[in-house]
Amino acid sequence: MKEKNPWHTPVTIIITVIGVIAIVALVTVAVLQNRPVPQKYKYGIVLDAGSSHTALYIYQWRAEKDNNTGRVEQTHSCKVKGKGISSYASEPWRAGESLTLCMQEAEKRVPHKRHHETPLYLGATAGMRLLNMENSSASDRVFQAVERALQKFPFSYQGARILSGQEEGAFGWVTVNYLDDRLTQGLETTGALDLGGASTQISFVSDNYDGSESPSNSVTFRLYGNDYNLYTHSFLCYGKDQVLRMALAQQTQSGPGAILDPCFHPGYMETKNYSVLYDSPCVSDRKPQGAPSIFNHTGNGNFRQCQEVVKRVFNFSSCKYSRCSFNGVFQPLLQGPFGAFSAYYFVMNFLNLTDTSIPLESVMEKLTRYCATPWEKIKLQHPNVKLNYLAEYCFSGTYILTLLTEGYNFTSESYSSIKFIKKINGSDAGWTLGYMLNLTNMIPAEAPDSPPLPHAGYVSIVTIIAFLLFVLVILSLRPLWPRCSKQPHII
Ligand SMILES: Nc1ncnc2c1ncn2[C@@H]1O[C@H](COP(=O)(O)OP(=O)(O)O)[C@@H](O)[C@H]1O
Ligand SMILES: [Ca+2]
Repeated sequence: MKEKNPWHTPVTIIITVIGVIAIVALVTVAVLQNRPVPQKYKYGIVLDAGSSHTALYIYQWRAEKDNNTGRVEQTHSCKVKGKGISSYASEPWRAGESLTLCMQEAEKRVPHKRHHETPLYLGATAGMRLLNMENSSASDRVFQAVERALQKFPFSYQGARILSGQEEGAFGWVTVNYLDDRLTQGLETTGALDLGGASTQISFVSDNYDGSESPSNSVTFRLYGNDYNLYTHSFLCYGKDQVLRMALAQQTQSGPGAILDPCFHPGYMETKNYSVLYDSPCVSDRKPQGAPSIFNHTGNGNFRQCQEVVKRVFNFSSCKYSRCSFNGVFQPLLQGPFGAFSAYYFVMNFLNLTDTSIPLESVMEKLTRYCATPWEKIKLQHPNVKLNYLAEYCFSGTYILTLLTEGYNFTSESYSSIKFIKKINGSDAGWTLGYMLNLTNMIPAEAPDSPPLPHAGYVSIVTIIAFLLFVLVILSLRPLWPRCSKQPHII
């Protein structure tokens, strides 16, 4: 007679139920206890007080990752109305006042409870460098006014200062390579070309440059466990607004009263003021004695002649190093890809010339045609572009090509390794992000420890272990299983 094993049904059922409860409990605990903290962001604000205008940038990053792998990204930017802070030298309070609207916008954009811990920096570049050279007490007064205005806001104000040319170049390079994720991965880096209104920077890593030939052009970094020996140079007065002044100043010397300028379109004619033109340390020593107070600025739109005018602002006569760019400044062999931003981008984008796969010769032909186009036609073609920008694109385009090829020695071949960029992965290219990353110690010198197991991975592993444990328990109870089908129990 077959008899039922007393263990059979109840024991297996109990074990099964306990096993299932154990798995559910384990997985629940894993999911709940190891759940990532709800995303909390931290913020940082940087004001870029450039020579032509000021812009405010807000950056954010995940609070729990700020020391190593967290990505910092730009969430907002605000363009301050009016000119750069250096233009308020004679009425400094207005420099402070000009920042109010953008600062109020920042107050709204950064969550209220983060305000007091959000660092706020202001960095000034070549406009303030020039003002400081010309009249240091006026530049101090501008900073005082700016400081007073910024301290009224609830952020953690960290100071306003003039960046050195090396800092401006190096932080631009850090930004570009950080946003491209080239630093954590130890990839070949991208050089940085920044064109402003009053200065221009070039920064790149060159294998045959160890910093010894011209130490003032060398910046070393240790980032994520890699050493970088960066070449960087900032040319004061070689931003496009100051170069335009130098080019005009040079042309007025051939005879006061009128300038026939190949860098401006045929039909362009404006009456300009000498004292405004010469109101800058970049040209003040060239002011002609006893010149009339105004001059007629007329265009004749000729790219080749414009290039000759622009070439004359560079000095190629002496170089005490193994190689130089211009004005006797050392520059090692160009190396790697380059990102060109700020005014490089604005100008080349306007001219539809950001595509560097177009051969340099064709780029020059296009610019030749553009410069020769009558001013009236240009105005009709671009009714929405500000006239002062519009009038200068022929000059600026010519300056950019001349600076790159004659100044920095880019060839037809290496020109194609330049990318004209505005943003990388949503953040503007420029020195501000690199500046903030540096001041908040957000880029570690050493590579971070290997990242902990991600949440999903942790949950999966616990589930698998629980399941295996369950199978093991079931198997260990196997001797108690009924063998009813094969060997009937006989008592
Ligand atoms: N849309 C635009 N078209 C042409 N040029 C522009 C445009 N927007 C800004 N710029 C120019 O970009 C340059 C920005 O320089 P800026 O950062 O103010 O000076 P710096 O870096 O020398 O202190 C200025 O020459 C300004 O005129
Ligand atoms: Ca700038």
